[in-house]
Amino acid sequence: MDESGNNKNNNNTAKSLEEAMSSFSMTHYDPKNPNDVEDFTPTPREGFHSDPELCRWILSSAAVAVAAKLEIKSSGVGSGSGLFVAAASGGGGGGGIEPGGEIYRSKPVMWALDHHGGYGGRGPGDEGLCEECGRDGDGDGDGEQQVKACGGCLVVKFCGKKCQKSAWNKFHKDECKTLRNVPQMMAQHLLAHRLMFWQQKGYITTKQGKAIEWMETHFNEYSKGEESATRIFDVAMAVRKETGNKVGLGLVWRMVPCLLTNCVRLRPAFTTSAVGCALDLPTAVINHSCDPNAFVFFENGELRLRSLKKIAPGEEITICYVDPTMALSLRQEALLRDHFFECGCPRCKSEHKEERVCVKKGESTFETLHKSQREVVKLVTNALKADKFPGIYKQYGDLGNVETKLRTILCSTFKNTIWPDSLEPLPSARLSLALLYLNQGKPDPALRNGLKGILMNRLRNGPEWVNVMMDMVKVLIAAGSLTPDKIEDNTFPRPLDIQTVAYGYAYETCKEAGKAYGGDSEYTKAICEIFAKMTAQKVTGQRPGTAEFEKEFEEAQMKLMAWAGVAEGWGVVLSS
Ligand SMILES: C[S@@+](CC[C@H](N)C(=O)[O-])C[C@H]1O[C@@H](n2cnc3c(N)ncnc32)[C@H](O)[C@@H]1O
Repeated sequence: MDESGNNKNNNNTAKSLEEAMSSFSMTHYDPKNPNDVEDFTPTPREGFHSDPELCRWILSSAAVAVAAKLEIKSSGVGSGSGLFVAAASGGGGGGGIEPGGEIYRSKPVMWALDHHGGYGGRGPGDEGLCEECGRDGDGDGDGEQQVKACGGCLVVKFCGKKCQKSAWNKFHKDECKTLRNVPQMMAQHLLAHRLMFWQQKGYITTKQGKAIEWMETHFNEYSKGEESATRIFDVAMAVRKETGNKVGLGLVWRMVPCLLTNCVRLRPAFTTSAVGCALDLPTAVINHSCDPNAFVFFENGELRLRSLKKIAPGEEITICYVDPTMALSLRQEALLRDHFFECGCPRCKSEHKEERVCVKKGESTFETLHKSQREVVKLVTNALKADKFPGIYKQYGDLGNVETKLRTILCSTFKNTIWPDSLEPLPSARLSLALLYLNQGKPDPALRNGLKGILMNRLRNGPEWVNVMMDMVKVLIAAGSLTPDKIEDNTFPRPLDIQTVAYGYAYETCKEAGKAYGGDSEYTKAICEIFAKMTAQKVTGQRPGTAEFEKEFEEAQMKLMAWAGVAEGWGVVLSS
């Protein structure tokens, strides 16, 4: 800020805007002449689909397109283009893609992990993935093996010398010093550096450059907001400086929002949080829905797009850009902030209706409800941070206290009615509390919170469901191993019933993991191995997978639900 309170950066931003607008081109740009910006005026953006040849090339860059042929066409849900299952996609059963089918695997143009510490718990970048091959050290896909940090930046990690050398030659040589100076750099910003270096070195092919040039950037929207304009301008200036001032300001300035808009979250199977981001051409064409028909996950350096439901021939493929377990208002806030649109998908509409009923019945307002939702998320985030950094967030380390605060927020939101158990972020908050209680060696409140959290959760398939089921199995195993002298509550369920539910949930997790990630995914294999070891130790009762076990499971689950205060009808139904 200058003395008159004006933001100097912003003045710079405004002055340079015109220059930037006229200098963006990945294909026409001459890196040796960064000031030569006069003769290129960007064409108004129509979307990829106006260039069929480019679309065909983008789709052929996805390594495998298994279930059906794909097409890029004018989007029916978003602006510009979208990815579709081809109208004449062939295949059996009327064509299209079946639930749990692989749509493609793709090697991204570039990807990087985040190193900013992330959302509570184990933050992104702590996951122990090799920055070159994307594997954890032992290759079982659980992200828990030691990878060693680069001795130069002490930030990025590698699984061995071979990967370190390969990454050094490809990108890390250019980025090591930058990361040492800014170790918490966002992955998209790091990729902006890499893109500029690669552009100068000629690593970006003409076709890749053209595809990137066609991408939505939201440059105008970013430039309109004072804060966002300053932010992208500052990042662009920093990237330009770090890459040797050899690239034109216009190019780098547009690349920053382009990466923010088009990079897909890197989400490995073992966690619900994104651990970084990737620039991948076919995935950058896919539009958003909060009730998507597909999802992308990251394993061994590859992106895999898989279906969550049946996708009919001619239907548009959608993924969820944000964490789908978030409450409606928080999803909307994130989409508006990062993508400048209001989602109008059927899930958003039905959840809006549900919120309206709650607000009316509870004589509250949407503002109060949304404020409470933000407060709940903040409370849980702080409790997760307290678990990770006990010295710093001391007051959130006492989970009894956190539960009291949670109740206060919930009770102050509605009059004459209580917060519905299924209204987010309550189910997610309860699940986080369960895991925190488990870490503190208190399986009793962990079980109560976990059962309410998982069973009142409406997402009953896909990657998030697999993750919460897996977490719940851990809680059940701990609670089922409690000896009577450790249990104060005399209504606590019998260990045998808890163990039966643990077997049932573990069985279901295997089935769901196979469907969500595919049987050949390392994560599915790891989960099924755990389940096989568990059942090998089962000495009493029926074998999971049999009709007799299903009956035993249903009865045990009913008892646990009654104890935790979960209404009938919300239990897990085992797949046959
Ligand atoms: C990764 S791009 C997706 C492809 C994009 N439609 C295109 O033509 O390049 C992300 C952008 O698409 C648009 N978009 C995606 N989903 C949308 C939706 N459900 N409603 C409105 N716009 C959407 C937004 O502008 C968003 O920032």
